[in-house]
Amino acid sequence: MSDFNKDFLFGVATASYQVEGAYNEDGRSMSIWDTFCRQDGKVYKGHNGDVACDHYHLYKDDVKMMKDLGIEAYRFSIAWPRIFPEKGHYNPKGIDFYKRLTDELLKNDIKPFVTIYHWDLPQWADDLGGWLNREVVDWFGEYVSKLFNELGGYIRNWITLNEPWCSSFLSYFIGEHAPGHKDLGEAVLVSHNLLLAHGKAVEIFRDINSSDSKIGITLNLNEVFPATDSPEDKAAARIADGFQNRWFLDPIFKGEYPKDMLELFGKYAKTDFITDGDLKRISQKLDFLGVNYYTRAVVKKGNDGILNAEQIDVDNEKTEMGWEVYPESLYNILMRLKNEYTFDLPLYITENGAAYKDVVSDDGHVHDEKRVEFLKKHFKQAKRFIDDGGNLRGYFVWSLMDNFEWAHGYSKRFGIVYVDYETEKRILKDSALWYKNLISTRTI
Ligand SMILES: OC[C@@H]1[C@@H](O)[C@H](O)[C@@H](O)c2nc(CNc3ccccc3)cn21
Repeated sequence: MSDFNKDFLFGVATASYQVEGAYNEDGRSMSIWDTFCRQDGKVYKGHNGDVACDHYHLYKDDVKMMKDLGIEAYRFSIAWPRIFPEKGHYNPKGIDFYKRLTDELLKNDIKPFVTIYHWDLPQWADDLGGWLNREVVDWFGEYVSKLFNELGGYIRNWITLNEPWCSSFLSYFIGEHAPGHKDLGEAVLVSHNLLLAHGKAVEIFRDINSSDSKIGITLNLNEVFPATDSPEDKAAARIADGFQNRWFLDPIFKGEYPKDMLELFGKYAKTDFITDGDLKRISQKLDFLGVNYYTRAVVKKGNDGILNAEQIDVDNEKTEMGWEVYPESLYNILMRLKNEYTFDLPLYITENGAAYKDVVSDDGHVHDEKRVEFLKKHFKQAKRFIDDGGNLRGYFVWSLMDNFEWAHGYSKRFGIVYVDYETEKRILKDSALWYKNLISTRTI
């Protein structure tokens, strides 16, 4: 048994499109996810975020719930389409919601951690090319400047982007997320423009915010294992690691794209969009790195003609997402970051959690023992990293409450709080009570 120190932050995380609802209220315009949900076959049963968890109206109750659980920090994202519903048109009513939410959090001694972009690009931007159009960097700059000026006095911790890998490769190559393109060349260009926008935000932040405010980025990272010791599988694992991890870690922390991936992508995609000064902008010093960890990847030599790395199914415990439960990789990823990229830079686990088939029992409770075990095992690995000298500052459980799970709609439940979508009633799951006890004892 060992304790998390008094400064370690126990948090929970959500994202605007997944919880807020009020999709057309107080001036909010459409995002690419509002559009995507309305396209046949893109999202489970045509679910959408029109109402979601109605966090927009129920936020005070949700903050009270966090307070009662002893939650110390709340990671949420801001919906760009509320702030700039049209190009160049600022909507003060949009900011007002986040001022109300932030005020409620601070009144309850809960630290706000804000994700500036968690995938809900305004549709007007996408109509102008979106992340494919390098001008998006300027649109993003206008957006972040307004946030820092309006909220910078209350919000001290900022995350520029949530998972640029998802906003680029999952959304423009694999096609599972909005806007659902399937073009590797587009995805590579998008990944670069996302990182440029990240760098622009850091530059603006350094100009506007005081030093006691901190800025970082959140990356979803996997530990990649070869299916066998064969040279082919080892090569596949290296490429998969480049595709998932190094393509973002290297430019941000080393100021250059990984050469093997540039060469591979260069065969299928234009890579002449990198201009002088881009990598300097992308690799500015950060105050922290956010890590989203869910599972590892085991890959074998594949024949898809591009990456030639195919994830295999392993015979091990899995969550409802089909993701293997593999807590050890959380430790390994954090140690790799410490040794190869971030050194003593503060790290936060900005997401970790699991989806399970949660049901309300006859006793009115949700006995999600699998999620309790999942979280216990992963918190132990986090503590192991700290005990081994890792500079881990906090841990945000994904998620505070069940919510809109992107292409899976409402069919997957990640919350430590159950949401009855018919009534919007919240029910603390056993995992919420377990988390409350962990926070009060600080002992895992
Ligand atoms: O899927 C659970 C969460 C999701 O709800 C969050 O919005 C997002 O930040 C998030 N990222 C991951 C890990 N990356 C990922 C990989 C494949 C598909 C979707 C997400 C999981 N999650």
